[in-house]
Amino acid sequence: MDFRKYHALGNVYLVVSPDEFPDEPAALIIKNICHKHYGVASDGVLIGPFPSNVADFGLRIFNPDASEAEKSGNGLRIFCRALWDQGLVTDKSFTIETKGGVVKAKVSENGARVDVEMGKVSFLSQDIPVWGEPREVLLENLNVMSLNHIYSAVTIGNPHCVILSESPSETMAKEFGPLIETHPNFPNRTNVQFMQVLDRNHIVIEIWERGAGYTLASGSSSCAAAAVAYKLGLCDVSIKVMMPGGQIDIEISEDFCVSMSGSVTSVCHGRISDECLSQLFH
Ligand SMILES: N[C@@H](CCC[C@H](N)C(=O)O)C(=O)O
Repeated sequence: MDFRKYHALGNVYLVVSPDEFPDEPAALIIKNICHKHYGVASDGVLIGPFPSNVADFGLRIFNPDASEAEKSGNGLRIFCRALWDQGLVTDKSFTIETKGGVVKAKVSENGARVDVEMGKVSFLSQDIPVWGEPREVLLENLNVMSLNHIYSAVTIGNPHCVILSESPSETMAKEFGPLIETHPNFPNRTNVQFMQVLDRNHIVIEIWERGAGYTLASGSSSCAAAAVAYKLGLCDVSIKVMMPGGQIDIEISEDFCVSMSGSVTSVCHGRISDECLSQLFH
């Protein structure tokens, strides 16, 4: 199986052609490909481009646990870069269909920078989803391991739980992330961000991704955290999101449409052996 490997601020994805998957992608294959020790090491697999009736290209996004994500910000930016590298797009805008909606994208700086209009966020419990009566999920209590967290939930196509924190850390994300990801409040599980607001234009986040675990950066997490900071009146419309892997620039419109911009780096091209794809180590 041929692949292209990229990272967006340390958030790693492999891009694979749909031709490599004549059938529905098997969970074993996705898990093997992504595995840090037994595979190529990746935070997810991007399968595309597919033909689309509503956009220029279609994309499917898989997490390392083989669950399918509706959307991924860095996944989309990396997919755009792969389209650029294959000569399938130029520096003009184009559209991509995901399970979480259609986005508009643009590649610049000879492939090194990619901007994506990710769409409109919703804070409504029934859209995200979050259990309970229909409401905007803002500043609610979440008790995990006898600690109370104040969280707001949001979807930008995929679900996010943003927790206000005075000093977000990797330890915090790794300790509470898995418990919040699978908390009964979130029927489809959730991505988790611990967010510190530095000033009206800067936030810091630490991330625990649904189906992937701790990651150095996340595009949809950046959009979600920035949207919550803006919604709560803590930030203005232009927000720089700082993560362990680097920075993503977010712009929010009055009606809560979110755009992001950041770097993408090509790592390598390669071929995964059939032996690796079929091994049973889980
Ligand atoms: N790294 C991504 C998010 C990938 C999907 C996520 N794990 C999910 O299941 O929703 C990003 O950059 O947005």
